[in-house]
Amino acid sequence: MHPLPPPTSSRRRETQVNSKSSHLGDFINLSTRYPYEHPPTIMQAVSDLQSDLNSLLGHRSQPGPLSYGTAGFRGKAETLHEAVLRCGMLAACRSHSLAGRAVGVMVTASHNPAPDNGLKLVEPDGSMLHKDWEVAATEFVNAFDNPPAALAKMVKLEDVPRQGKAVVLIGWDTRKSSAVLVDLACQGVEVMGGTVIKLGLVTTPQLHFSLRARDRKEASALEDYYTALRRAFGKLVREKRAVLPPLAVDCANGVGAVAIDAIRSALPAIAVVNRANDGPLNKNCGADFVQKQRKMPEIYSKAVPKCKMWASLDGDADRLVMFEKRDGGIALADGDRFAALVTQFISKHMKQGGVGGLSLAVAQTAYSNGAATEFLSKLQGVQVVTAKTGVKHLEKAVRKFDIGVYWEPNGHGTVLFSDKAVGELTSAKAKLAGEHDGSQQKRSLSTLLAVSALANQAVGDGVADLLLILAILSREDMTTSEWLRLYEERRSSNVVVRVTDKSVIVTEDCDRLVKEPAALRDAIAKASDEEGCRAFVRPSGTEDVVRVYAEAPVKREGKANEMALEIARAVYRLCGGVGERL
Ligand SMILES: CC(=O)N[C@H]1[C@@H](OP(=O)(O)O)O[C@H](CO)[C@@H](O)[C@@H]1O
Ligand SMILES: [Mg+2]
Repeated sequence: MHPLPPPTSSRRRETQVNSKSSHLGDFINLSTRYPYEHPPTIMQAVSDLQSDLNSLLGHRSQPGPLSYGTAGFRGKAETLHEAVLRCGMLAACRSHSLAGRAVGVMVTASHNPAPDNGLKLVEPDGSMLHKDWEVAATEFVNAFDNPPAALAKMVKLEDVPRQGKAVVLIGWDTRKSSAVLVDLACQGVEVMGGTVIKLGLVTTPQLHFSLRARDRKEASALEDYYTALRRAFGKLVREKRAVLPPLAVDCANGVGAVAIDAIRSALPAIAVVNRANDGPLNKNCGADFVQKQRKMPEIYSKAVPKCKMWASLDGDADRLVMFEKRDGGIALADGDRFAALVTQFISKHMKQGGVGGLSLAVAQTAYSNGAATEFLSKLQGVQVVTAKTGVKHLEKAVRKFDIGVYWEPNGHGTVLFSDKAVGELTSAKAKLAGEHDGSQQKRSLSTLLAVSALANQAVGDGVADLLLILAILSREDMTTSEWLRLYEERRSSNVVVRVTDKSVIVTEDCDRLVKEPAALRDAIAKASDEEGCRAFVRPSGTEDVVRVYAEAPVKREGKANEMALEIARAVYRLCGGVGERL
């Protein structure tokens, strides 16, 4: 469905924005009429502009209430126009409220199909949008009765400084619908007196990295991102350069190929397939497909590399999984395996580096395989914590520790080093300045510092993670097959069910238990009542589906599938299933 045309009143205004490229050329730019050079306060501005906001907002169709979900607003691209315009406004308000520190807007729907799109807001330090603003954003994008009142309520959240000059960094992935949405987001920013900096076509982690680097005055250009990765990778593998096996990277027909190309000089034996124009975004390929289906991705590129070792990114390159091609299928190294390898490596070097006093934690979600949890729990000095699904929750869970590893099984994760940890590692290394570089303690400290420079410190990053994993495998002289033998995964099954209203399902205990409806909770308990088995259900935060997960011991072949099917049927029956009866 197309957006409604702008109201006639606004067409007559003289202060029009932009130009030829924007189909919204008819819209007014309130900031031109209302100079924000010295705004009284944003609150005051909003109330002065009441009637203009009335004519700007609420005129594009939105099929139903949107929720901020696991990773921002998502939906069919054409249904998001009003929300994206408002998010641009919100991003500017957030930046105003932080005295002009830059806020980020990423236009992407990650692993979702090409017709979808979405928008995610990022804090100046590269972390996910503050919880209160997430709630405010949700209220604002869904307020159709009196949008200016909702905007006023939102800006009241903080004592917005008088002189704050808002700055918003905008990035987008390869979706065709991005151009229109980016225009709308820019309109929203400018309406609120903010300045837009277009980062352009970027991976989601590049936007997070750029914000953090800008906020810490460490870097300003995207090239700095690539330089940081190449340099840190070089330091890590210089220690012991085992020959890296040839590798093929499936980029899900998305933006990741651009980033992989830029770091190719560090990885000579690499073939890149499924580039942006090779085929439909994320269709039968990419990290999500490979992890959920446990199948080789479809290769749309002309030449299919004959490698044993593969990696798949998702559409916006914040997720990565790796796999070995084997007869009749693949052996998958998912996010759990990344967490196991990385945590083991870090804990070893913390011990050897004499910095065991720093705390080390690893966060997982309910989807993490029980065998991985068991493996991690046995590592000395490592605390294993569970968080709700979604990077925003995992990040929060590990920020409490000096060094925090988090990964979702679907390949989204990183290692976060607190400023305290980096400070201690640096000063411990400085104390050893007199010792020769070959000392194990000094080498371990350098290794940890290189890991902190390679792993994206703002958010999980598929490209940085690829380099990190390859460096660790090379340093440990480990093949992918050996890595895959660190533990034997329990059998698991993922099923999705469509229902009329997924919000009837309320979960607790980090998604591991259904609170409501009670009948569904009982059905799950009954289906999974066997030693070593577990199952849970939660409404997806990115798609209009309910997800069912079931896990069973290796020896109980078929049990995970059986449980998942039984529970999916219960969801269908008890929560208003739609489509073909299960
Ligand atoms: C089971 C699963 O893989 N869920 C994914 C998916 O969220 P859902 O809320 O489950 O749709 O997308 C999120 C964003 O990419 C990711 O953080 C999360 O892990
Ligand atoms: Mg993604």
